[in-house]
Amino acid sequence: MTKLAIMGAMEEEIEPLLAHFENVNVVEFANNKYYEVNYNGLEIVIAYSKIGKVFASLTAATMIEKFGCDTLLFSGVAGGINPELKIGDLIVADKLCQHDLDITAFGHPNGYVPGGKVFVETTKSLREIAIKVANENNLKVIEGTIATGDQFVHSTERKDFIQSTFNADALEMEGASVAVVCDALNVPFFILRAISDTADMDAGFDFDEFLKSSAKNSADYLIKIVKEL
Ligand SMILES: Nc1ncnc2c(CN3C[C@H](CSc4cnccn4)[C@@H](O)C3)c[nH]c12
Repeated sequence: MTKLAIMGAMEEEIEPLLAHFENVNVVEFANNKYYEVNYNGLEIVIAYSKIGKVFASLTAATMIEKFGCDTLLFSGVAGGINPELKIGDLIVADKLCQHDLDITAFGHPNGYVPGGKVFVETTKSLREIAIKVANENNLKVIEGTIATGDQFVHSTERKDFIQSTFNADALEMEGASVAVVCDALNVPFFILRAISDTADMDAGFDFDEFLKSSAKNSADYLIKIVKEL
């Protein structure tokens, strides 16, 4: 029986998800809150990690190891790199990397450490369900590479480095760490983001303006996917 983890990083990213559920049980653990719901016979645990790769790793590992989730879906917002991605648009990650992981001084490529890999691929079967749902609902969705790092990117210089180094389509601060955790624990996972800004000098203003609406875009699409699981 599937037990589903649904994760975001910010409260604003899971608020539109929690709105779909009733009879929520709250479990406090490791300085965080985990919301347990039952949905169409599916056990679901929902949480936001707080911002950044470390908090996201802790929450993903907790949802799997402590709550026994066997599938993990992430919903949230991202900065757009690919010019095809407009604010509000949806991107499904096919692979993720860490743009700020750097031991190039020792001859290694950006995003690589010994024992790791630059790109972690998401679970194909979950992506296929997502694309089917997008087609059935006439939703425009791009599949692409998402780069993760512990910084809010708001400069074309940093955005251009990430694009040229990893050929990334979008960027954020949690996805790749969730990917490393799920890949290591052999748990199918899916990372979905809606664009809130374009990671350039206007990113801070756009983010504030579009966080709520873009988080809802992602959440509404994710709920449609959950109904197909
Ligand atoms: N340009 C960008 N660069 C890096 N990440 C992003 C994201 C995705 N999320 C949003 C949030 C920004 S930091 C934060 C801190 N305080 C308040 C709000 N957000 C963090 O969880 C990563 C959207 N646009 C991004």
